[in-house]
Amino acid sequence: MADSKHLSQRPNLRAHRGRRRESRRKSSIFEEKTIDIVSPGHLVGATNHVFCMGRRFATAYQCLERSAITRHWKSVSGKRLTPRKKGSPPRRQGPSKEDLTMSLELCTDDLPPTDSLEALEKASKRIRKICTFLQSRGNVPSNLLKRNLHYIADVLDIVVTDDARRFIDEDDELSEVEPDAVPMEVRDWLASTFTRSASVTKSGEKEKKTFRSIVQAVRAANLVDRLYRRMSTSAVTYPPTVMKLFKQLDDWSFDVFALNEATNGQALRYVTYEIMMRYDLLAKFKIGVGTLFNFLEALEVGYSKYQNPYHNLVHGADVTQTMHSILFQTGLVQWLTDVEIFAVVFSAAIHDFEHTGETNNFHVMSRTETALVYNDRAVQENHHISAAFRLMTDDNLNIVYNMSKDDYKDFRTLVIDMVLATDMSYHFAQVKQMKSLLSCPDNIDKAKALSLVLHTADISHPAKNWILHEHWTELLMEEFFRQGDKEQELGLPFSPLCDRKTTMVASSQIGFIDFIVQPSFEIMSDMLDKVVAPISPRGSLANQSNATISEKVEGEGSPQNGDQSEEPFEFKVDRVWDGHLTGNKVKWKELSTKDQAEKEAREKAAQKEKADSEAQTQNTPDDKAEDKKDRESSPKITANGTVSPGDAVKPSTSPENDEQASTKEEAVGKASPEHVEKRSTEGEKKGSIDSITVKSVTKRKESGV
Ligand SMILES: Nc1ncnc2c1ncn2[C@@H]1O[C@@H]2COP(=O)(O)O[C@H]2[C@H]1O
Ligand SMILES: [Zn+2]
Repeated sequence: MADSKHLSQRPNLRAHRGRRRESRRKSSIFEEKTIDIVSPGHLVGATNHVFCMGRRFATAYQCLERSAITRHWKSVSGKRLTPRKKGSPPRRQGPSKEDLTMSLELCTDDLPPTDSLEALEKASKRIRKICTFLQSRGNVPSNLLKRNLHYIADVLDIVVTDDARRFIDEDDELSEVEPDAVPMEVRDWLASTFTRSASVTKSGEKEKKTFRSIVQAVRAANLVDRLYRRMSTSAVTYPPTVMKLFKQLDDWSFDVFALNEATNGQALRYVTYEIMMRYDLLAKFKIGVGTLFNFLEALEVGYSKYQNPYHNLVHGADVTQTMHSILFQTGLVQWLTDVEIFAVVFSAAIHDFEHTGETNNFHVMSRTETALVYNDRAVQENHHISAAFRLMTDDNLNIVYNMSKDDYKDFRTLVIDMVLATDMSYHFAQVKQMKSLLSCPDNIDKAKALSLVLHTADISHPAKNWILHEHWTELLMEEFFRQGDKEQELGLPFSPLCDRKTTMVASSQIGFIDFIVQPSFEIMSDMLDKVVAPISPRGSLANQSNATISEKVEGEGSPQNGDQSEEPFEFKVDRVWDGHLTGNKVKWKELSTKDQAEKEAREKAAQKEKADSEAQTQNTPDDKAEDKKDRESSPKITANGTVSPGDAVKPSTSPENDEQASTKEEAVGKASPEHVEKRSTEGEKKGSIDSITVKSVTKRKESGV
């Protein structure tokens, strides 16, 4: 009677179950949808999904129990599948390799306490592992299974008992959920999952919990998510200096060097974590805080592997923050799905992972292992991507563990596209391609658009304020010069900008801005105008974000009234970068003029010295030999003010080189762009990352940046 009443309340149950069976056939337990609970509508979908996962788990568990029972029955009844012949030796009972792996992976000895932050994550991973073994072997030993399930149940129990009661009657957005809109199975799943765990509470509480209404059940589901978020949010407390700096995290000229100082050299993990939190990516993709921290730490280790002055974790942090600034300030973020936002942040963070401090061309010319692996194409970029994804093959670093199969596929494709496009050799092709895409802007390819944004962010420091730009240039030049030193050692020709003795830094920067950076920003800005305009509610974006987005309305239509008027309006993102590009170019021009004048003066002096010494040689041949000996044995002051031990260590071939010659160590340690040397304090040692950083930070502080 009770049953029939129950069934009568669920007229569509059969049909629904049929659909469920169908969907179960289509997807495996690993093809879960991401739970994104931001609105009642989302919630319904999310709880549905959670329910499906729970049902599948329950079914798997039942199968497993059946198999465990069968084995148990066989062992007590003494039945064997193939009975051993009398007198034959006992069979070898040693565990197989797979058994050992399973015992290790499902070992319950070192599990985190059930009420800890890691426990929830661990529990979900254990469920998946059990399912994997069930799929591959068809069973899991009952003792292992029991221990794991008890642990999982304890964890879930804490979630329910500690928080559900406190939150269950709260008035929140869930009170608006239409009970009819929630599938019946949600209640079944929540009841079966959470109430089963209640029977193993530490307090021995035997009471069976039931959910009084669908809304309550849904609330409890939401609670898990909220709890997850709450735990995530509370996992990190920033030092006050970091908090202060993060107030400017959205700004175009954010001082990433200051952040790196404030975080003791951990700018990348702080920036990435904070940005991911702001976009709510941890909750949306069920990323455990512990796993994310492990991943970010490993990322920083990789960025520090070669001790590069420029391609290090600060650059990674800089590009990540710059991407966020563009996304957020222009409104581009509204064009993107959650998976795309995650892919953008991830790509920026990993885009130079394990950079060796050399160019792709150097890898090709010196025939490195990486060039061999990637057949000379986008050598470093391929490595950055591959090595970063490889990190995630370790469960403890796998931040995409809970992503659905489809999301993961989209995520990975986009990351690969974006990071490969940071190879500078694609620059012109990329700009050209975007120009042609913009001629029919209705269908701008997202991957191409986002790749262009990442590429532009990667070369964006000339479009930041002068202090930041000058410091980045100094670091990059030092890295280039170190490559030049290696090229010299290997007998290879110098790559452009890599010869520390002849490179004209200021003029090279003018060229870089004119031909590479400015065109990139121009085409990116045009693209942003086209992409953001249609998704921008007229005028509202401009009002929202401190007027960083400007929207000019032509004609008489009001932008605020949201009417359907046909008035043409022109949307423009605020090109904050333009002013810096122009200003920085002016600075480089001034420095270039000075450099040129100084170079001419040096050449004149060298010519005069040469003429004088020739005249002297003609007069006294014996003096000449004496003079040469003196020169070889005594230290010299080089043109840039540093001390060189002289030709005895490194022979020179020309009078000009003669003036600047130094050992490799000295060159690495002291030489740097001429204009930079002149502005540095006398006797200051350059070359180490620390000394460069300290100097520049001081300079930035003096300038109030
Ligand atoms: N100021 C600059 N001058 C010359 N080349 C630069 C400058 N800034 C960035 N680059 C190059 O642009 C490249 C962009 O990708 P990477 O960060 O891998 O490496 C960067 C440098 O090789
Ligand atoms: Zn880069």
